[in-house]
Amino acid sequence: MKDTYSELTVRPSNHLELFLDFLQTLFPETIEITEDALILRSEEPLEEIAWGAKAFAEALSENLGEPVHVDTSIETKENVDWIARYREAIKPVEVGDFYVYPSWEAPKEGKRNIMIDPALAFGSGHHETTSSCLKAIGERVKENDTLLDVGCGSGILGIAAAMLGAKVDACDTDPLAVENAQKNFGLNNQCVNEIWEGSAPGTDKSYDVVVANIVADVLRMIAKDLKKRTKPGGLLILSGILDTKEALIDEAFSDLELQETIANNEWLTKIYRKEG
Ligand SMILES: C[S@@+](CC[C@H](N)C(=O)[O-])C[C@H]1O[C@@H](n2cnc3c(N)ncnc32)[C@H](O)[C@@H]1O
Repeated sequence: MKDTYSELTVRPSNHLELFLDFLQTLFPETIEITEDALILRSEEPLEEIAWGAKAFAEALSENLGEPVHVDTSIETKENVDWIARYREAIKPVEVGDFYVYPSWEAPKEGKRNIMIDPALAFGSGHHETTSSCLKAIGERVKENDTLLDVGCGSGILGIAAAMLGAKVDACDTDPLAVENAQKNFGLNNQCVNEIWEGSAPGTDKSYDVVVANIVADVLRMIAKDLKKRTKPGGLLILSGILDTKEALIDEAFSDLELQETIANNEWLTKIYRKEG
């Protein structure tokens, strides 16, 4: 990519569309059309095209027998590498032992490194709900635990649990998330035991830990399924709860023992234990 590019503005007095047709024969790239002008951008010189537009105005004027003028101007502008800017904006996230980083950054020594590139599936580690769940998983999940990640998104929470030695199942109602999570498990050299498109009723098993970072209204709707999938004595980690919706969750899960509430800005994560 060059440091600069040229921007040619062609402003005809009339017959804008005829100028557009003509310029499209000379310039294969996109031409921006405004109300009274055509704008061409290129890293190559545009002087010849400007000259062509002037010659075209003269020819048009002669053929139509009416005055046709054109103003042209060329400006040199600074090129911006948007991809580089975007990448600079995505910083790694550190939560306890976990270090979540995009593929263009380096992993961190001494950490449990989780490589996740931001994609359509939610879960890059930047959101308060994801980082609170990572904290809860880091503190609570033990080797050989079974864990179900409901609403796995990118798979980040399941991957973290698998790194701690848990046997992980995962599901998401969004097929793109399932695909992305499978890919991310592989990229992080972790195994997902079972993964399916759907929700908690997609299995008959019960787990030592169930984690669901969705939203309060959905958590309430699927409360029965989440409790059913949690083993007696097991943990249910719920997130995606705005503080204004706390009462709704307290009520829907009042039959479990609330062990901890993690507040991160306006987002709450609640850790429950099912009676054993
Ligand atoms: C906020 S994202 C969480 C992603 C990831 N687990 C994280 O913590 O960053 C919520 C995910 O839940 C999924 N989802 C929404 N409703 C669901 C449901 N009833 N059952 C399972 N997944 C659901 C969405 O498709 C989305 O991928």
